[in-house]
Order: sequence, then C-alpha cells, then structure tokens
Amino acid sequence: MTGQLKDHLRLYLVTDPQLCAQTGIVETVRRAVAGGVTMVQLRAKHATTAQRIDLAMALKAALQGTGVPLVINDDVTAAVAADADGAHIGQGDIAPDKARAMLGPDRILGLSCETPQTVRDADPAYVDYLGLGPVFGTDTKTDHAQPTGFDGLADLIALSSLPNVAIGGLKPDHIDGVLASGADGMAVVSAICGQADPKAAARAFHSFKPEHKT
Ligand SMILES: Cc1ncc(COP(=O)(O)OP(=O)(O)O)c(N)n1
Ligand SMILES: Cc1nc(C(=O)O)sc1CCOP(=O)(O)O
Ligand SMILES: [Mg+2]
Repeated sequence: MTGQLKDHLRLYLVTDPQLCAQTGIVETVRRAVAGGVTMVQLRAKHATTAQRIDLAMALKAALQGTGVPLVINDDVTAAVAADADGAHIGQGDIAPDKARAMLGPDRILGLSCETPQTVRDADPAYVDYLGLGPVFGTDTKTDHAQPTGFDGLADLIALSSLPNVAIGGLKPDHIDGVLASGADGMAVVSAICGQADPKAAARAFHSFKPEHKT
C-alpha cells in the first residue's frame, strides 16, 4: 500500500472550484490527468456537504478507469457518501481517529502537518500520508502557517516514516528543491487550476521523480 500510495502522491492536484471556473473543475481534472496528475483532491471550501457529494460524483466519473484516486478535503461524510477513495483533514478538522472510524480501514486518510510536533503526533494507525507545508507563501490558502522553505520541509520529512506530499506555493521551478528535501510528492493548486492549458501545466512537473520511483 505504501509504495503504491507514494506513486499516487507524486503529482497531487488539489482542486479549487472557483479557480477552475473558466475551464470547469471536471474538465480541468480530465486534462490535468492527461498531463500526468496522479492523485486528485476536491477542496471546495465554500460548498455544502450535498454540493461536495455532487462534485465528487462528477469527478469520480471523470476519473473512472484512470487509476487516479479521489480524496475529499475536510468533509469525511461527503467522502463516504460519494464512495471516494479517501479524505484529507487538517489540524483543525475532525480528529484522525474519528475520521478513520468513518472511512473504514481501506480508504486513504491524509493529514496536514505544519510543525515538528504535529508530524511526530501523526499516528500511522489512523493516517496514511502527510501534507507538509506550506513550503512557500500562497494566496490560495489565506490562513496558512509560516512557510517552511526547503530546509524546513526536509526537517519535517525526517520526523516521520509516513508517505508525504509537499504543498504551498509550488511551481515547476521548485522540482529540484522539493526532490532534494526528500518529499514523495508535490501538491499544487494554482500551478494547474486556472491555467489556460491544465494538461501542459501538469506536464511541466514531469521531471519530479522521487528516488523510490523506477
Ligand atoms: C495535500 C494537502 N495538504 C495540506 C492541505 C491543507 O489542509 P488544511 O490544513 O486542513 O487546510 P484546508 O485545505 O482545509 O484549508 C490540503 N488540503 N491538502
Ligand atoms: C491547500 C493548501 N494547504 C496548504 C498547507 O500549507 O497546508 S497550502 C495550500 C494551498 C496551495 O495552493 P497553491 O499550490 O496554489 O500555492
Ligand atoms: Mg482542512
């Protein structure tokens, strides 16, 4: 599971329905997957659970047959109702043990960690991967924590054996720095959502190939 999950984490598209509005979230995801995206998150911060379920069902249909997992941000109820592949939660969201109880043993659970203590506290009994950041400041998440930079990211990665994905202000120019930090994946929003050509935007990350990849 861990090796396969690391492969999925390699280029992780976190979708923002507002940012994707021009192309549409489903079409953005379709094109981004054609460009090499390996995992997708529905992050609809202003939606209701019912709206998230509808969006998740549409994304699931678009992802069918691709092998690309769909994870729902914040809303474990929506993840289960839509039969998504998993959920992503942060430190201020539902507790990991409660999320795991709702998701069951097989769905993916991701947890955001911004500090050494939160990384140490992430319990592999409940959590499958860590979202680490923000690496850089970003307008996409206005309430983000202090950026870690590449050195801070490497320090967080060293504290846990859980698979991880770096997030926050990441662009193709950062591929070498993220690789050197030891991350398993790069998670991006604005580098793909809202770009005129989501497929080309995803392709620009193709050289991100962590060590465990053959
Ligand atoms: C892959 C990934 N990493 C981190 C986050 C941030 O989650 P959270 O801290 O709960 O903040 P919101 O995204 O809910 O605003 C994420 N969504 N995905
Ligand atoms: C959703 C999210 N989580 C973050 C964290 O630090 O946990 S930063 C972030 C937004 C990332 O967007 P962009 O790729 O446009 O910078
Ligand atoms: Mg959250």
